[in-house]
Amino acid sequence: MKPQQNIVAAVLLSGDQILTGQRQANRVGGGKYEFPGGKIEAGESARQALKREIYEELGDEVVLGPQLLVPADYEYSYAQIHIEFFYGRLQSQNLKHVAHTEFRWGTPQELAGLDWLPASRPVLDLLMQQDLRKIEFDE
Ligand SMILES: Nc1nc2c([nH]c(=O)n2[C@H]2C[C@H](O)[C@@H](COP(=O)(O)OP(=O)(O)OP(=O)(O)O)O2)c(=O)[nH]1
Repeated sequence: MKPQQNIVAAVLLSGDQILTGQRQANRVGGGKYEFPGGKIEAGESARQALKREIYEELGDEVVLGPQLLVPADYEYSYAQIHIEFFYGRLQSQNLKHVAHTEFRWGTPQELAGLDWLPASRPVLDLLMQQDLRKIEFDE
């Protein structure tokens, strides 16, 4: 049986733009574009894990908003993943290159042509139909 991995990732907003990172070549899915995030560790909630991952990988604090309603299960050759996505806003812009070769800001339409990890593709389809300036944050 393939390992089951629980993943969480952030759609980071700035106006009508979102942030994507290109995965470093030595990681699974190297070279593909993704939303910053990673594996949920034992004892963590999805939101706790996401804040930790963003801090570890980008060096930035994040405020999280609502969860996106998109399909959560995807099977790769190496693992079965369950992935949850949350909107977020960065509190700073360090954007360290710990896990990514580059970052790009753009509208979903501008970024849709990149080579995305397949489990993240439905997120772009959803984002292209949203008015991103109207996403509300409670925190
Ligand atoms: N972060 C992130 N991972 C994604 C996205 N889409 C997608 O299919 N994935 C997959 C790729 C990987 O199989 C998995 C994330 O695992 P990972 O290895 O990057 O997690 P991690 O940051 O905790 O890495 P590590 O320390 O264990 O190396 O989820 C996405 O948009 N963002």
